[in-house]
Amino acid sequence: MPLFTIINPVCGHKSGSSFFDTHVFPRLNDQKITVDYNLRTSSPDDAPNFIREYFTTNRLDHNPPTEITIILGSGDGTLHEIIEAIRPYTTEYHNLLIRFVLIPCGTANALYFSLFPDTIDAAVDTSNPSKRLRSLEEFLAGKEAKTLSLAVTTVSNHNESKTSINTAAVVTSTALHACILRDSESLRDEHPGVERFKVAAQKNSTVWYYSQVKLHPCQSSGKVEIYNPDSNAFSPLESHGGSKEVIMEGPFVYFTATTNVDRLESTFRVLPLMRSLPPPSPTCDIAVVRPLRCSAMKQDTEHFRTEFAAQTWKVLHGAYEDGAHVRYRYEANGEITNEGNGQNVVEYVRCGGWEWIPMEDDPNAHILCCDGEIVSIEQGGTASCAVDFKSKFYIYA
Ligand SMILES: Nc1ncnc2c1ncn2[C@@H]1O[C@H](COP(=O)(O)OP(=O)(O)OP(=O)(O)O)[C@@H](O)[C@H]1O
Repeated sequence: MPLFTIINPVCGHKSGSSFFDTHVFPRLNDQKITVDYNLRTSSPDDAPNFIREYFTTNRLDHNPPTEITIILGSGDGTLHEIIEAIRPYTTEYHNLLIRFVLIPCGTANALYFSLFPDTIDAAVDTSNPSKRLRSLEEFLAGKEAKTLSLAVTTVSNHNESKTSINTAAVVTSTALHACILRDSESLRDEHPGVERFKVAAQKNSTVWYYSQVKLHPCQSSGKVEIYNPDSNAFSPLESHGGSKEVIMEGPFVYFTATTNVDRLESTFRVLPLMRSLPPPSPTCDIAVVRPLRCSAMKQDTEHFRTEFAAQTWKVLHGAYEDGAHVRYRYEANGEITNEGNGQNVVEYVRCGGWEWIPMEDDPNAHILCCDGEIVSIEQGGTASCAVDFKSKFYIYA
């Protein structure tokens, strides 16, 4: 059962290497745990290349790998790259299991702070290292690791040929969130912290995204479900003609799906029900905002797009207020309120998968984000996302 340590020394505030030397390796030494492979990345492709080399060497040696534990010091992006590198081998090696111990060293650390929400002050206060060692302590205590649900998105072109398959443990998104991630990367040096996401959000705040979405039912209920703030429960989302599939028409402003996390930054709880009303079996939770559901938005014009940007900001601020946005409703004049029985501002959907079919003449609707990786959907193409019910990935949490 090989044990790897992989450290991305440049992510977040670039403190991963020293944190491991000061806190992680000494804890392992205390417990007399030997690390079999230790990698500090020196370039963006190092972690996935290292994984592929490991599997290639094992194949040549006729030594099929079975259970691997990876103590990972990084953000969500490096985790994503490692999962993508390993996943193709899970079909070849049926007994392969991957267990992660996650040490949050990145910018957002969405997975870590979702799994350990009582440690979120560690995002800004680094004076208490034990808050970043919780996953390690679970591992050292011999606890059982939890399943990491994966969302697998197949992107196809206009001929329905696959152009890519992307796996996400944290977030799969289109619309505003995907465009924020597309634009925030170029701001990394100027803004090493989460401010870069806000700067990029401002740039995209008046864009509407034209697409059709097909939602597929949850495995547990056989239905697509929607959150009802009155009952604080999910109920079936009605479809037309008896089909189990539900169709949503655009334009969209927000379309962000997760399988494990309730937040995308320590305090940005955009899908809070993933933890407060957890699904009985792996699902996609999706936060959807469609501007034309607001009665004050009469049509798609520059004027209404600018007006709706204020509503979008309110929704995003609500996510920072412990996920309050999922209870927001429209008043008759289109204002957002916490009360009353107007239309939900956010359609909080729970489903087994979804298909995003962008309108050909809308380039912004052709951007997909899988755990921070930006994928372009070709003109006439689609992105189809489904929960992987046979995940071989686990995390100590
Ligand atoms: N030595 C390196 N030099 C430059 N880039 C690297 C190196 N090692 C890894 N990377 C790249 O750094 C990128 C960012 O890493 P990661 O996502 O883990 O951190 P983050 O973006 O700071 O945090 P988060 O994803 O939690 O917001 C990854 O895409 C990875 O490929």
